[in-house]
Amino acid sequence: MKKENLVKKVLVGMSGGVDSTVSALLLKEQGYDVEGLYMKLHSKPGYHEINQARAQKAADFVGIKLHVLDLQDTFNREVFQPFIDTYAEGKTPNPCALCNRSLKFGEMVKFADKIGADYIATGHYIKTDGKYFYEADDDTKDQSYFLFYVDRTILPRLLFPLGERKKSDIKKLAASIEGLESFASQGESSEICFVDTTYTDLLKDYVEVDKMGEVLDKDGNVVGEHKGYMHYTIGKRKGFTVRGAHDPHYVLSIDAEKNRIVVGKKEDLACSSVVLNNLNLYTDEKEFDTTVKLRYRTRAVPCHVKVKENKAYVTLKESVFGVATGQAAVFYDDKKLIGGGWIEEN
Ligand SMILES: Nc1ncnc2c1ncn2[C@@H]1O[C@H](COP(=O)(O)OP(=O)(O)OP(=O)(O)O)[C@@H](O)[C@H]1O
Repeated sequence: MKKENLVKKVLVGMSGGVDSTVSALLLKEQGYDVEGLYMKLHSKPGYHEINQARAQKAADFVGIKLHVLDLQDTFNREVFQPFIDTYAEGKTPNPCALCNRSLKFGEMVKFADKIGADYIATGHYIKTDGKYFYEADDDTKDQSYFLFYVDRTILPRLLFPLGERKKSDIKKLAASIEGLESFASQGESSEICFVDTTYTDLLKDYVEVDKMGEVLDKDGNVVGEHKGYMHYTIGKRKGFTVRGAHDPHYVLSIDAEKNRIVVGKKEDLACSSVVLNNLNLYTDEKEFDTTVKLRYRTRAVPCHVKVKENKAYVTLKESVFGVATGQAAVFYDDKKLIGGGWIEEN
């Protein structure tokens, strides 16, 4: 019997953080032929110098080769520009889901093919059986919501060494290994990797954010002023004036063209149905009952789904407050992720 094909090759995405470092180490210990990849994604000044060096240090420690790919143009086209455009349209973007599809589980897969890697691994907290994704065991770290848009054909090639582990244990493990202590103590990466402070600070370099406009009530009466529509997301209740208001008011809708926001009471935010576009489903069923998360870190609510021509018509069985167009709607059958789409209207 031939022996040379028995050891499987894994390409692991290495960001220089503790999660991907420990992932590479675990895969190596499991006997895989491991190589690492550092991707230059966004163009935040000074970022890659620090993180590429950390990834190299991690690769050296684990004893694996580290490849480096400059994907800044692709990232800019597929993730960053849509992020700016979506805010400019008065919607709320989800850049991580786009990055996961195009870059981390898109470009990275192409690179894995180039070097003949059987599998692709990352330090994401999520699980897969090759057919579906499942929520991670550490529900405080679960990242499945952001992976709903990953192409189903590559699931059989994905490995997530941390899916059944707790973040706190990963840090403890790194802290206990001589040479990896510094990975355990370095700061957590921010929620959106290319945003340093606030998203509006970043947007200001590309579009006119601070442009005062009118606040309207549901009947179209002008009742106050706002700082510029891009400052707001559906459901936000601060940062605008409403004359004579005693109760809190919430943003109900955003009109980018007229630079207006419409505000109302909490009950006016209640949403009972959504339409999704650009679906990515891991099931072939066209009509089903399931649960849906309409933003990250919220409870999934029961719903009925009808799929027609790459759109999903979702009837919510409980009202959800503060549903933003542009965000991801992700379907879960208990812990199993069965796909999702982008909120077009509600
Ligand atoms: N620039 C990059 N190059 C290669 N892989 C990356 C890069 N950024 C992230 N990844 C991969 O995606 C995974 C999840 O990325 P995320 O940005 O959520 O980081 P994280 O949870 O802080 O993980 P880490 O501690 O490894 O940075 C990482 O663990 C890593 O495997």
